[in-house]
Amino acid sequence: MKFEYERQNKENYQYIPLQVIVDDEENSSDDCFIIESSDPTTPSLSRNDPNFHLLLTNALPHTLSRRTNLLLIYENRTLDVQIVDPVVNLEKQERLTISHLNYLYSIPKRHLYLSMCLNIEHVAIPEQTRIMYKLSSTSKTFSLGFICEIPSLYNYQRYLILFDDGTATYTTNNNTIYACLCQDFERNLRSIESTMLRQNLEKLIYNKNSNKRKFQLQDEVRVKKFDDKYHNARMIDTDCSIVKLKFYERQAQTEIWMHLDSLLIDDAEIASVDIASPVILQNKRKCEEILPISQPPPPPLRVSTRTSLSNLYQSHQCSRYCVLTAEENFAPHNITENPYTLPLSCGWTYFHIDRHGEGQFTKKPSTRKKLPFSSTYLYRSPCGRSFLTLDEIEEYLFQTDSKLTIKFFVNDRVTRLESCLKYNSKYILNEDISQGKEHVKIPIYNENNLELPEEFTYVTQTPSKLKISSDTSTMTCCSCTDNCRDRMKCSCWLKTFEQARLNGNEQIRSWRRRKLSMEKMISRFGYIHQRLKVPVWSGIYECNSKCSCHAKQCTNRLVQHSLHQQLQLFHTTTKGWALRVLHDIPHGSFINAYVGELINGDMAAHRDFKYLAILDHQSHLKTNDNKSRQQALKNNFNDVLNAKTLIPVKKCIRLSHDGQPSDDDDDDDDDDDHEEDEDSCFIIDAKHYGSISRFYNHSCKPNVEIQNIFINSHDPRFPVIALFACRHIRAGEEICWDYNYKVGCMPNVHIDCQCQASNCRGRLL
Ligand SMILES: C[S@@+](CC[C@H](N)C(=O)[O-])C[C@H]1O[C@@H](n2cnc3c(N)ncnc32)[C@H](O)[C@@H]1O
Repeated sequence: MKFEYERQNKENYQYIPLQVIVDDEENSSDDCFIIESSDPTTPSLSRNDPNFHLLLTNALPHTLSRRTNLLLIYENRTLDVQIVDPVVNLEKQERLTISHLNYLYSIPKRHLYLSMCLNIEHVAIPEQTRIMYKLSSTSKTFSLGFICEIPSLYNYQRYLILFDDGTATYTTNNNTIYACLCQDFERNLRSIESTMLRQNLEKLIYNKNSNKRKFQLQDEVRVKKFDDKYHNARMIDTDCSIVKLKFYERQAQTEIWMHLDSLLIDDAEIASVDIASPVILQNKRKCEEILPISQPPPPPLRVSTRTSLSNLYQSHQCSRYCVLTAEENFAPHNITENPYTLPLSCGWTYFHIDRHGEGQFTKKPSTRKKLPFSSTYLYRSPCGRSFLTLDEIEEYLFQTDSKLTIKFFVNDRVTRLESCLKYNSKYILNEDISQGKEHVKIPIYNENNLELPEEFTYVTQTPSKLKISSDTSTMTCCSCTDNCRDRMKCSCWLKTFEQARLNGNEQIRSWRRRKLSMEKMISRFGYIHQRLKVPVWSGIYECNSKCSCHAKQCTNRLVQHSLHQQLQLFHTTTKGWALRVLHDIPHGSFINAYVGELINGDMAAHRDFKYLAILDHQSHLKTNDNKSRQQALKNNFNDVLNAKTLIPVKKCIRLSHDGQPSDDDDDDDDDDDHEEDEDSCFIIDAKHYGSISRFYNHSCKPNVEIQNIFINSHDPRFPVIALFACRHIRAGEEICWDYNYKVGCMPNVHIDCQCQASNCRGRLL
């Protein structure tokens, strides 16, 4: 069924007819959608639309056809009724004739509600709208109230509803708001019997931006509720404009949410906090000791000694004092938890919204019981500022000189911020295979037998005995002071971009066809918020030891920092040792680099092929661009492109016909003291010296991908082989890359692939 809506704006917006479809067929979704606008210039209504607040619509139909389903509120019940006569101008009609169980009634329209709840993703509801609110669409109980706040940054994009009984809530479910047919605010207000409740609503809705009381949690207050008398209550939580009160003296210890400025809360009892003076800080003395005398006093941090839940934001200029206390115990060199929950240990809270728009702020990682699906996160800083995007958080981290970096923040819809998976401790044979060399512990888990992995020396840097003269004249370094956030000014960002452009990067080519400015292109290229979703085959040039930017906080330094993901080495029955992650990893996250001994092709001929990875950045460049690389992969031109793979390569390593090292070479690879020439091919061998990356197995459907990175050497022969998550990785998944072995290249070696992927190619070698 279709009918016309009118969009109305109280100030200067014109009436614009909109076509609205109300789907009132049985069993169909009971949403109300605006499907098109008759005015082609009218932007579409979306919560993400920056003009959203300008586009508030009166969510009411202008006309109603015969037999339209409505809800009648009668003695605290809702009854399904139907309109008997069509309504031509709803605004002018005070009473409607409706039928219920074959009887006809004439009912004032303020008792009638649309039977379809408003889809708040599509219909913007103005303040003062009279609504009925249900906790869920199937719920029988409902409350009547008014919209008091519309979605904004301040309230995390939620509606605030004030109920007739003096309580309040922020919307947590987008399917449960039903609009009343009467939207005359004064008239709806008059229908509330209690003078106190009426005045309360009037004050809160008309003066919603005035007062905003300040208080501390745990304050005792007196509240008028349940009858006309005052009852003692304690403030136990806050959420933007509302507070949670616990009536601790009542038997049921009832808890309710009310507006901060509610007239029902006795003002005199509230311990007010002076905005100018900061709330008492944890470790206040310590904090003051560090502040230089000339500095202004710190802004009011929200960390209170009385409670950690104090979270009302007071406007201030953010500086390092906003995070100073909260980050006091942050130790990036000793990560013992899911790294994506580190912001929580540094005073941040996050609001986790599921696909229904439900959620709540939390200071702890969630437990494994709830599996949030299709959800996203809103973050709130230690000083109470709220953030919707990683861009904003990155800016904040810079402003506050935070120890945290943007890689620890997540804003996708799939990553679960949960504590690490726990495996049966009786099978943990060793707490940390890296023996303290990584910033995280990597336990060894074996439930098949008591065997440990074969011995090797754990290293985090690539050792080499080779004599290599590397050309440092082409090294770039920057002099940025803004954590290299302005990429147009950072020579290292520019080098990554220029190299990619010169090598015909497909992404850049398509942007150029679309005439994107250089600034836009570079801002969307390579690392975005310290994640890499689209590999750059020509290599990424990170800032290096010669750059003057901040070694820890620079946004163009990622691979040079150590492992921060929590991994476990575990024993499999089919593939030997393998690695799995203990928490979700967002797409594009850096995991670690393939580290091992740097050897040349001749030396590799004598080594076990299992742990060899070839450095062949130059041959990548020869393929010129992504497209031709893809094409080449398709055509299986592996002798050129087995690049970045864990493979014995024909060009570099001389193998005998059975795949074993050839006999006609000198055995002693270590005695090779000639200087390597520019065309030499180099390989990383992780058999004797290596890091945890030596245990990554192969999968035909990998979850990590390789990216060549240049840090302290720009010599194309020596990239760092970095592994990045090429999709979202779920907690407990094994980490695998695609070895890209060319089956048959070692005639007498036959290994069946055990990856069990749906697209498994069958053989590894
Ligand atoms: C770099 S090592 C990986 C770690 C190895 N699993 C271990 O226990 O040390 C590569 C070797 O692991 C085994 N491997 C890796 N992925 C495999 C797969 N999908 N199927 C069968 N074997 C695999 C093969 O023996 C391969 O030569």
